[in-house]
Amino acid sequence: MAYEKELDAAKKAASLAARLCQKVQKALLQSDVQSKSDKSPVTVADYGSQAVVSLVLERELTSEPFSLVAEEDSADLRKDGSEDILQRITKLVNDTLATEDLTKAIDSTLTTDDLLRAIDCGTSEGGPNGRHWVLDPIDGTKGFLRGDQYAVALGLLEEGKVVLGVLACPNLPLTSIAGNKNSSSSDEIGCLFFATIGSGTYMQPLDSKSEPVKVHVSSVENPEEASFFESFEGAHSLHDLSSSIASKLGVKAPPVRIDSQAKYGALSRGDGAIYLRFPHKGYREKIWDHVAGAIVVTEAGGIVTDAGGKPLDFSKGKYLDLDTGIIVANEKLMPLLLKAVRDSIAEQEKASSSL
Ligand SMILES: Nc1ncnc2c1ncn2[C@@H]1O[C@H](COP(=O)(O)O)[C@@H](OP(=O)(O)O)[C@H]1O
Ligand SMILES: [Mg+2]
Ligand SMILES: [Mg+2]
Ligand SMILES: [Mg+2]
Repeated sequence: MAYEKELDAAKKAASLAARLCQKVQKALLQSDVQSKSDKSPVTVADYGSQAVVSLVLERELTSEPFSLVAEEDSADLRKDGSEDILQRITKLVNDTLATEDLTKAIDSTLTTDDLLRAIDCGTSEGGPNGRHWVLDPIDGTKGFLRGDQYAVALGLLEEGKVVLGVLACPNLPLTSIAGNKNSSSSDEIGCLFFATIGSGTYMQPLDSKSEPVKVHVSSVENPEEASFFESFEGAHSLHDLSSSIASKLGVKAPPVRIDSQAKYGALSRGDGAIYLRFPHKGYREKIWDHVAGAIVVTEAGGIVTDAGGKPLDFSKGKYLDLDTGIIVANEKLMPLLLKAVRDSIAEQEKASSSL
């Protein structure tokens, strides 16, 4: 299979990083109210996750030059007064790597300097040439802090095209979340989605060696029976606009609002049929928020485009150059969805120009 070595490395990296995040989130949720308002847990987990992914990829793919486009960099950690947090992250990363016995291969225990170097492996700019790994060490930081959904999202670009994606979603139930947002606490959680180009999308439990199962997007053709996902955060996506699109389509179910690229994972196995994302004016989407999710959905049979129906172009560096928003659906629903999107945006523009 093409990309076998890269996929193994990416799955290992994302799973291990997710384990680090789970540990931090658990401690955060058990802590008192005062420390819950403190943003440092997410900072620690963000940097720690990025360092783990970078170190694992470097170790597993020694034969290749290594380029990583990632969300975080070490600038803040190098400032005076960051010594404590840097120590905390370094310990957390060492503890996480030790559980996999990777420390031996990564030259014994990491120092704080090693950690800073590992984080800064992720400062590549991407672009149309060569290979670039793309990482969001914690996607859905708001969800992470709330104790809700988040994902470790890792993808690989080759000549500007996504060829591989892995999504580790530690809090996503293994069974469908369709119409079941408040799944019971007995539900097993933790999903690992992965896809390589031309080979389909698979899901397996995050913390076990069970066989992966192939997943497919929803086959719903009638929009009245479709349900749709959107950001939990109204600041990340215009809920009014998606509600207008959904009502034009005749969608009956209320929106399913969850954080992070867990939405793409859930869509790839048919938990919902549509994803609508319309950032407020002026926001520029970053590639690490969509690379892994996009291939997970397309290899499962879905279509991911901008609001004008154009495929997402990941070859332009860190940012996506978009026509207003990102939409996802299966092949049958997409033409109807595109029309509803066009009509709703036109109505909205007309209404705002008449103000
Ligand atoms: N104003 C805004 N509009 C759209 N997206 C935003 C935004 N501010 C932040 N984001 C992005 O939305 C991502 C989360 O998406 P979602 O709403 O689907 O959970 C964030 O990822 P991080 O949490 O990795 O920073 C961030 O990159
Ligand atoms: Mg993100
Ligand atoms: Mg992030
Ligand atoms: Mg962020």
